[in-house]
Amino acid sequence: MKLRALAKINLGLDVTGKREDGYHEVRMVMQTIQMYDQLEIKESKEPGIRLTTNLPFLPCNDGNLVYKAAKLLMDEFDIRQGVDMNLTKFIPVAAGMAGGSSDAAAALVGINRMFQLGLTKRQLMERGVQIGADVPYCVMRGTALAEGIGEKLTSLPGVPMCYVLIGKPGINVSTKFVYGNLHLDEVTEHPDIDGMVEAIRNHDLYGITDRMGNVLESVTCPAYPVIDEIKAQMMKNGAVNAMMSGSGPTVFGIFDDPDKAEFARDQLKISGLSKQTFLTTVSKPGGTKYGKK
Ligand SMILES: C[C@@](CO)(OP(=O)(O)O)[C@H](O)COP(=O)(O)OP(=O)(O)OC[C@H]1O[C@@H](n2ccc(N)nc2=O)[C@H](O)[C@@H]1O
Ligand SMILES: Nc1ncnc2c1ncn2[C@@H]1O[C@H](COP(=O)(O)OP(=O)(O)O)[C@@H](O)[C@H]1O
Repeated sequence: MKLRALAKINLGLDVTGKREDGYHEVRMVMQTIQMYDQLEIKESKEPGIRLTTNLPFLPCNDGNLVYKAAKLLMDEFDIRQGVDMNLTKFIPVAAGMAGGSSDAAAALVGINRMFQLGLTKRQLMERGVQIGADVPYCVMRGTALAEGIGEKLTSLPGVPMCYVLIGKPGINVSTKFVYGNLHLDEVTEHPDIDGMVEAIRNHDLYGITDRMGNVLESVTCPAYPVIDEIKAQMMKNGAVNAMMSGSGPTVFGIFDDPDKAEFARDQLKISGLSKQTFLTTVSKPGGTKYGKK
């Protein structure tokens, strides 16, 4: 069984409070893009979970979110057979694109299908939050408003077709570090998430891009000036708007014109500001399937 684990960007990210357990209350507009990791799962008579990946620095034990997700379901349903899993990563790691969370979501979906556990999407999402705050969204996919710690989800209509330029500088940023260094009392500007949701419902691309904002930039951007440099370059080269995704450091630019997007991609590559550069699109509604068995 082969599954596609799609990456996300946050079109809007607001933090509204901090909970007693240290997690933050958020209001985010999530969007899947056509960039994905591939997870292959094979049933085996030999009990246990065996995981291989194309990135030697990633753990292949329960430090990997794929392993954790598979184990969670296999323990709960007392599955005696084993699985051999191979993960091919294309989504940049520790980038603010939910690569690990999406891989975990694909593992939940895959194990549920392979062993015919009969769990609904909602039941998989409930289990996903035990692995990470973004995992329920990665099970749901598409365009969504995420509240709570990210697990309270409202599905939204797909955003109008547009081109997404991704620039990941050669630094890794830990989500825990970014939330840990957020001083909410010092955040003066909060993005208009309700206005963005309204613009999405009205299929108004510029109404969406006008409202892009991410309060986590207040932590990551001062620490890594390259983020603002990539944003500025994308804007100079014709992006409708550009912003950091999630906790960063990846920057995405939204383009309404494919020629401008290609030019901006080439310029970004030449500049050396980003280490990984991709041009992609938002997922089309209905284009977020996990793939065939
Ligand atoms: C910032 C966002 C935006 O979509 O994504 P990324 O940048 O990681 O992709 C998410 O809120 C990240 O979600 P996720 O990466 O699943 O978080 P988790 O693994 O559950 O938590 C990692 C750490 O981030 C902090 N955390 C996470 C979510 C949240 N709502 N409040 C938090 O304070 C906690 O300190 C936690 O220890
Ligand atoms: N399948 C996985 N893919 C990527 N990272 C993983 C995975 N499993 C565990 N990790 C760990 O989780 C950390 C953050 O992963 P990732 O999901 O790529 O970050 P982000 O949510 O910021 O995009 C990495 O530093 C890595 O060590």
